[in-house]
Amino acid sequence: MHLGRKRKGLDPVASSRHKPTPSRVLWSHFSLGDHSRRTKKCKEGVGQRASYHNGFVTGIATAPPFVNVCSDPHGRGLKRKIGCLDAATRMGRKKKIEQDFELGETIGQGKFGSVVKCRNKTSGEEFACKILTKGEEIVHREVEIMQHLSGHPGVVTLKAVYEDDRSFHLVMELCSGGRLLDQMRNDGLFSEQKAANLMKGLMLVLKYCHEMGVVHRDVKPENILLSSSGLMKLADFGLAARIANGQSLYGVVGSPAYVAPEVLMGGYSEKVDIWSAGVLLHAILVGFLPFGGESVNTVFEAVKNVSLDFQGGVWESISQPARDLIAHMLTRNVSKRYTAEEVLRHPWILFYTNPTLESLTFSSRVQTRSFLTSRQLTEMLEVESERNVNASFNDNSTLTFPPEEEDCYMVDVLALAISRVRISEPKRSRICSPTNPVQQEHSSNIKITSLCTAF
Ligand SMILES: Nc1ncnc2c1ncn2[C@@H]1O[C@H](COP(=O)(O)OP(=O)(O)OP(=O)(O)O)[C@@H](O)[C@H]1O
Repeated sequence: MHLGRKRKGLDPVASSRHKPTPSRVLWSHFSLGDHSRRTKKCKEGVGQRASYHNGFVTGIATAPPFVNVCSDPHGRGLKRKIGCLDAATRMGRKKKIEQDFELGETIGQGKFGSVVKCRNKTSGEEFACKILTKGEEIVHREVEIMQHLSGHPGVVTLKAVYEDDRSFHLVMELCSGGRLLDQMRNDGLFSEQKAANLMKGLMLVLKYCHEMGVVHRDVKPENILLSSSGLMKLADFGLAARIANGQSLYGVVGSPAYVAPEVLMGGYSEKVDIWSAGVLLHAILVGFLPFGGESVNTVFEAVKNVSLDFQGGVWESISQPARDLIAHMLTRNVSKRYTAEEVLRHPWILFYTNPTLESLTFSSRVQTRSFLTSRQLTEMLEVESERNVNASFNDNSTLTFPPEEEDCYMVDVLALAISRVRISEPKRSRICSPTNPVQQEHSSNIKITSLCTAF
């Protein structure tokens, strides 16, 4: 077993094959993750800084050495077990995957290998199997981190790892609902209700990752998969890194359109995941990415400098609290940027994911984007203040409204409503170019303009 073995000869920084020719630069722009995965094997260490010149990434993806993090008993993630594959995973390693699983159709294509369906020969249960060809990828960190995070319903569970002469096989829970990106294409713009629910799921899993000392570093719709019942699962921990309290990561890692500005400028923390999630929230609500450009330079310049304007245009139909949340997720002031916990406590999230209020939004007659009418909100506020919504979120009773009230003051009224409905503490605590048979598209591969229409 050589999960920890580093592959040779694929360092784009060192290799002349990877000089920043224009096309390479553009490709790099859309595939930072690929670059990072290839380079992360080279040098690791908290103190190593990446450099970025003229749009070409010359950085090294770095992470704190495992031993440093583990030796801190007071650090986050006391139940760390990275490096300690569990019994189920170990068992598989000795055998060939074919002994236990029947490999089936290709269901996905990454840059380093394909993902196929597989079926357990004994139980008949279906899984996804990521096949990583040796010599093109290192898998030790991905396996360790998936193993470390295993058990959370929002993380794709790693079931077993096999190795043969040519490849690694990572057997994972099958997410048969596909990618969030595909859902975005099929369904178009998300209602605020749907976006808030997605964001809540994402924040719950990111909160868990961050508490476990893991930064995903590549949050984007391609890496959010859906279970057969529609539950979101965070996948692809190939770029994830470990971090301890107070430590910084260095290295230009991620996908350009989603990358946080501090990644491009120096040390960064788990807050980069919140930025990426903010980009995603922006995209699903208004249909385009906030930071775009025709080249790596322009995208990165936009990420670093463009001021977002949430007034007018497409934002007219988006509630003020939604805009407020996006602004707090996409602030370049990292200390002011919300944590996952703070996003979860944001009124917009609580409003739309509160079972009591949720029924209210869906009981309305024409609610294509789940807006509330002013009358509904007024009544809601009265009713809610009577029943003291803060005391309990277990009340599933519904409020219904006559169908004629469909006035259009919902944006401001929603803001007012949310500011008046106090958010409860109880709620809180309950809380490149693949040659593949499967057509895969990536959100950052799509021009911003076409992303608009694709939605
Ligand atoms: N557990 C799973 N269940 C179903 N489909 C999956 C699963 N894991 C991955 N896939 C599919 O395979 C694709 C590639 O997987 P993944 O992103 O893990 O590969 P990768 O090589 O790490 O990709 P990247 O190109 O982003 O680096 C996903 O976009 C998805 O369509």
